[in-house]
Amino acid sequence: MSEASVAVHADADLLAQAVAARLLVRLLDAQADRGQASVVLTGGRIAAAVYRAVVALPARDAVDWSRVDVWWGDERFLPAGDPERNETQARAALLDQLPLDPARIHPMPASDGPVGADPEAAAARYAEELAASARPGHATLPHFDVLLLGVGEDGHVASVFPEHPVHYESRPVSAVRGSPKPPPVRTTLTLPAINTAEEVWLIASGSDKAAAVHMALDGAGPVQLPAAGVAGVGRTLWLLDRAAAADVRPRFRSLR
Ligand SMILES: O=C1O[C@H](COP(=O)(O)O)[C@@H](O)[C@H](O)[C@H]1O
Repeated sequence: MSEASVAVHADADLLAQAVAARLLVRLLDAQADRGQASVVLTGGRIAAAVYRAVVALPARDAVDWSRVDVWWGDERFLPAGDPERNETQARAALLDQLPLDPARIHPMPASDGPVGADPEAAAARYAEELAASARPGHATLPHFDVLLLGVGEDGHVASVFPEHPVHYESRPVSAVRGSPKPPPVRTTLTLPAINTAEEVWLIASGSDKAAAVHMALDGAGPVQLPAAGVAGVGRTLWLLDRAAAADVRPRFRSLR
């Protein structure tokens, strides 16, 4: 597990631009090292801005998108194409604009998909899909080069919410019922699965995230504040704008 590091940008727009540039470099480096790359996407407002910024960067064409695997960290359990699904958002802002291999795009099941409206069955199906791409010697999960996470005002990441029973789920993918943020039914990678990623980037923008960011970096417990329980194998990077970083202690700050 890696120590957290923090990068702060002036505002949400610059944050999105910077994360987009970092993401392209991360994918290029992974392809140089391994011949392929994998990214785990997140949902939410700053994620959508990052995706639009990736598409707008000319350097996007340096990535061989046909050799990128795309996974999701969580999903709102709704019908395919529902505008509230993280998949729908990512396809519109990012995936539909890039020459990806459709077989390497791995959305979490929709509520009208082949397993039907049963979120536990959907979670199990996604776990099977992950296991089918697992590395030799890693029975359940593929290699994730970079895993993106938004951070909720309450400190949730993916669909792991404070004090939710999902914290006690030992499988890599869990159904979530009774989410405090709509919609109430979701599927999510669990924290142990998230923490297998080589790099985890927590992205937060706006003053309404400042308290959660501060507490996560200042030693809160992961059950109370899930973002505090996140650590990539090689790197844990918090990518913030000034408003979200307002309460971060000086030892973490590298203000631009
Ligand atoms: O519901 C969710 O919220 C978080 C954060 O969203 P934001 O709009 O406050 O940035 C997101 O990261 C997560 O994937 C999503 O399902």
